[in-house]
Amino acid sequence: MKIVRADVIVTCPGRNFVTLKIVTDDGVHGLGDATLNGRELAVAAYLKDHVCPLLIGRDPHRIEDIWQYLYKGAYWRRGPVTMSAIAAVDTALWDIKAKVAGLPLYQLLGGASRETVMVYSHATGRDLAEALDVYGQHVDLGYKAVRIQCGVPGMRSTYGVSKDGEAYEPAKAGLPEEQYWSTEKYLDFVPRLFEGVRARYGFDTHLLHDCHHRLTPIEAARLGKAIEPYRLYWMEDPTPAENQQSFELIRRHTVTPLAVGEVFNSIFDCKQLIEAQLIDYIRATVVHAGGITHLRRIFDFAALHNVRSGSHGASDLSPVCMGAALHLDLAIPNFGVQEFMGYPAEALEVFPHAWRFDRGTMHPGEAPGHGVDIDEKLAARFPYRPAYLPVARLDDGTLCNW
Ligand SMILES: O=C(O)C(=O)C[C@H](O)[C@H](O)CO
Ligand SMILES: [Mg+2]
Repeated sequence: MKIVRADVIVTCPGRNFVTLKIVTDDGVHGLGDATLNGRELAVAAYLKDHVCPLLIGRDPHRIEDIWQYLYKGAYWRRGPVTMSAIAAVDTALWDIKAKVAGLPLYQLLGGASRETVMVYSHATGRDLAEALDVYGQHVDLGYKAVRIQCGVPGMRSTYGVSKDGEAYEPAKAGLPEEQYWSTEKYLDFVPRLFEGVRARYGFDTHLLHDCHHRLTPIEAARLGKAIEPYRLYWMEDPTPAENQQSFELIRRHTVTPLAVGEVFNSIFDCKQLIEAQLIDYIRATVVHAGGITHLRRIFDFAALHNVRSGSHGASDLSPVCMGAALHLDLAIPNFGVQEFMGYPAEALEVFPHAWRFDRGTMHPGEAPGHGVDIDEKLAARFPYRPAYLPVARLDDGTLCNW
């Protein structure tokens, strides 16, 4: 069997997605997600100009060898552009292998370790009352795990909350939106949010929160300690993780569980965090962390150290990534939870999928491969629209972490 085509499809059904389609001489095709929110065309060009030509004529079954060829062969290693491109190739090749075997991908990953995959949703409110109401709506929908984000009194904007009350979508058309941030106001308010959730809904649901890289280690330690009575499932991205050692300081002060990894691309980004058990959940995902092959490696390493998975699943990771992620989630022994934000209706039409959602759980389905396809004619009706993630500034104008 040989690869005869590799095409990059860029489409914007409600938001931008980059998809790699690999076709074999037997007429079997596989898909991989290559979307890097706000920097989509960089990965599309890397694939088109530097990767696709290398794939033609290769045996698609040699997944590990092709992964190593693209990783070691580039000489320039790691980074979000490279690793998203390799991930797209890897995912498409696993899709092909599973289709040829006539099996859903999770069967090739060792089979199901559970019946369903627990997913967490996003409850967001512009103020405390709205956030608590929305949390309740998600509980009524059957979610067993809910992330809560809320507007902060006295702050013009914050991460994870749409101003207009529409579904939250981080990227916006045009130039990057400028948002504002005050750690003092946030730290003052956010424990009251969790107190409100537990007072109204009790402890039956898993409560999650994303700090979105905005605190220093000592601030994160202070917050983690303050919110211990509300027993969060996790506090996500408390501080930027380039310096993995800084998590030692947070850990020394709090038993609030920590989750990190949505911006990680390789096992080396989280090696120290996992080995020293400085985190509880690793949130890397298929598209940005080198595909099924490399993410499986990260998860297996995490399993040795009692760290569970909690893969990123925002709406900027395409339905193809979601399909692939669900197969891994179903198979690995150390699964924790999967993020699921949902997709615009047009995106679900462009990407017909076997995965399904049922009252807070998901399943990848039984279709051979990863079970997600693309309607190319429909995709062509949604051309790429430049869009960026916001940036954040302090009140005095200093640029800070978004
Ligand atoms: O879903 C999350 O946890 C996020 O933090 C979402 C990110 O801001 C988003 O994926 C950036 O593109
Ligand atoms: Mg996050």
